[in-house]
Amino acid sequence: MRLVLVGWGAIGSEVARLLKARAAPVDLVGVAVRDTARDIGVPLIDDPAALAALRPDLVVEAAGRAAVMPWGLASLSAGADFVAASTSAFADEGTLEALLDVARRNRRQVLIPPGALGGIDALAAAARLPLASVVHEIVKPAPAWRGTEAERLCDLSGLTAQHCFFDGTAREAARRFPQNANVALITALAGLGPDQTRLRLIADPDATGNRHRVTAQGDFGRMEIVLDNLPLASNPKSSALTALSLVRLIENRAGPLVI
Ligand SMILES: NC(=O)C1=CN([C@@H]2O[C@H](COP(=O)(O)OP(=O)(O)OC[C@H]3O[C@@H](n4cnc5c(N)ncnc54)[C@H](O)[C@@H]3O)[C@@H](O)[C@H]2O)C=CC1
Ligand SMILES: O=C([O-])CC(=O)C(=O)O
Repeated sequence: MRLVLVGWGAIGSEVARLLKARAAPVDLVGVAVRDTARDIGVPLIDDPAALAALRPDLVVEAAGRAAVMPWGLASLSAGADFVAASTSAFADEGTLEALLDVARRNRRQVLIPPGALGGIDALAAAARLPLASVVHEIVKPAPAWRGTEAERLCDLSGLTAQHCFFDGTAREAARRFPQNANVALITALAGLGPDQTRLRLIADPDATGNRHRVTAQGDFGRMEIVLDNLPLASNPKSSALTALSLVRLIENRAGPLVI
């Protein structure tokens, strides 16, 4: 399987490292970066128009929400399936639908990995019957919220206890906190949609990892999933599980067993 990664940051480089360490049956044929003037041992591109020449089967984005549309359109048009990690891009009305239009025309797929989450299979299955409510709480250490609007909403360095600085819809959470709340759109797309899914964003001065608690109720029953994710050393905003989840998805596409 010919793989192209979009983004060579904390997640992208970790995905490549893990695939290599696990001898996954995958050829990394290119990486899309913003600055091609370096050597990582793989062909680098910075223009979506250059993607088709790499003949990818699968393109995996882990760059940022602005990368989703241009690289998604180029991937699907080039005959590759497209995986988006920066799912906050889908908080913008029409973005996902535009990608799905191109996917349909090219008989390709847009894949949304569970990323830092788990239990998305159960939530998406449960949503085949009516759901009454879905609530997703994200608790991260105070420093993980630095450089975001949370700095204006609370005194991150002066916190002595957990503080919820945002309580609203998944759409608004993903729009306002694109580096920390991509998962809001994953929960939303699996369940009740971006305007009916409730997000609570919490800074915790004592937390050492990123906690996700998803609670859902509906005709299927009730579910509650809690994950305590360790952050990636190279980016405390991102959970290590996100890279592992992408590796799982890639290996599932390349090997004979899907699990
Ligand atoms: N779906 C999920 O569960 C999660 C998603 N994420 C998202 O995944 C993405 C990657 O996260 P990290 O690797 O931790 O971030 P990072 O900041 O370490 O790396 C992102 C890299 O992408 C590059 N980049 C940005 N725009 C680009 C473009 N247009 N073309 C090529 N390269 C570009 C940056 O220069 C940087 O090297 C972010 O959008 C992050 O918010 C993060 C955690 C969980
Ligand atoms: O990695 C996480 O725990 C969640 C995250 O940053 C995101 O959804 O953007």
